[in-house]
Amino acid sequence: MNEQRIAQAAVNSLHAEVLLAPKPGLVDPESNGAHRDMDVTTFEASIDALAPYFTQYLHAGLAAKTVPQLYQTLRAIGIDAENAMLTATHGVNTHRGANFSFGFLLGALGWLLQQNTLQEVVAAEFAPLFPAVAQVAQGVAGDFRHLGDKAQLSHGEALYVKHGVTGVRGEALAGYPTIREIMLPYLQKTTTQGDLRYLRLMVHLMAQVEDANLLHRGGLAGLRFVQNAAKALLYVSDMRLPNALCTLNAEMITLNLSPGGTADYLSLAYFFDALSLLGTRTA
Ligand SMILES: CC(C)(COP(=O)(O)OP(=O)(O)OC[C@H]1O[C@@H](n2cnc3c(N)ncnc32)[C@H](O[C@H]2O[C@H](COP(=O)(O)OP(=O)(O)OP(=O)(O)O)[C@@H](O)[C@H]2O)[C@@H]1O)[C@@H](O)C(=O)NCCC(=O)NCCS
Ligand SMILES: Nc1ncnc2[nH]cnc12
Repeated sequence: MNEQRIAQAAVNSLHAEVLLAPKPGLVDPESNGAHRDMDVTTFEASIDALAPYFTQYLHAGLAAKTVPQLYQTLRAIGIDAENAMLTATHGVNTHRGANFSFGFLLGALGWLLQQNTLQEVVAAEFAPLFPAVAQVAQGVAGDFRHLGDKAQLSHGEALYVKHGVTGVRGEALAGYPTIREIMLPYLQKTTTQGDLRYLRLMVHLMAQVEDANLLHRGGLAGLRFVQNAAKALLYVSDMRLPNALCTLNAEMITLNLSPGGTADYLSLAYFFDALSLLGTRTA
């Protein structure tokens, strides 16, 4: 059944992301990047904990009667999933953002699949998925209100107060423009396959994404350093790219910079590629 294959594709995409190397500042089998509290095994434990919730997100979309009700269901699943993740990682934040994004994307995809086949969604290059996500995610629009009353702000809330950036919530509320305008055009245009397909995408994303993790860890200077370093890598040959990425990894470790948001987009890229394959194979 497509549903199980879709949920499994989402889980597989998290595995593929953490195993991709070399990823500057991020965890992979060759380096823990700018992280002293996690390695590949931490991510594998996190993925095992999240897997059952990914199926629940999709089923919630397939069963939903209204958008507001779908948001409430996804939020409840999302909080349980995040708690299960933190239990499995002994409190380390491996996939908080990925859980948030996969929750909304799987829920919205399930909602669409009530009226469409996966083939139709893929044939439309996922165009109907993003307004559906934006509609369901309206529930988080209130997250940025009354922050002055809160004793403890999350990283994202603190960044909103300090810089006015809206991070992953802003992406969901806008229907993931980074996926629509950067990721999918790249995946549809490039003929490169294998690790290089995703390493090249990572460089494009690092050059453009307003990554809340970089802002939180290094401020605007840290974000701009990574964006400029990635822009320079756009012109490096395939043969020289791995070494250049290892050199940037060493620099980002020294600066304690880790583009966690970009890592989540890499997972999503593996997922969209898998959906495209599923959507054509079962045509
Ligand atoms: C809604 C929440 C998920 C928001 O949490 P928060 O207020 O912290 O929001 P943000 O900081 O804005 O972002 C959260 C994570 O999203 C990823 N991210 C960052 N920038 C972007 C972007 N531009 N686009 C998309 N996604 C982005 C990123 O997640 C990844 O990085 C984390 C690991 O890196 P690390 O540096 O270790 O992160 P920290 O541990 O936080 O820093 P250190 O202390 O180590 O320095 C990891 O999460 C990756 O996934 C951002 O971190 C949350 O509040 C929430 O509501 N959760 C409940 C679940 C839910 O509601 N689900 C919705 C229904 S489906
Ligand atoms: N491989 C990775 N390294 C660091 N943070 C991440 N968040 C998601 N994937 C990650």
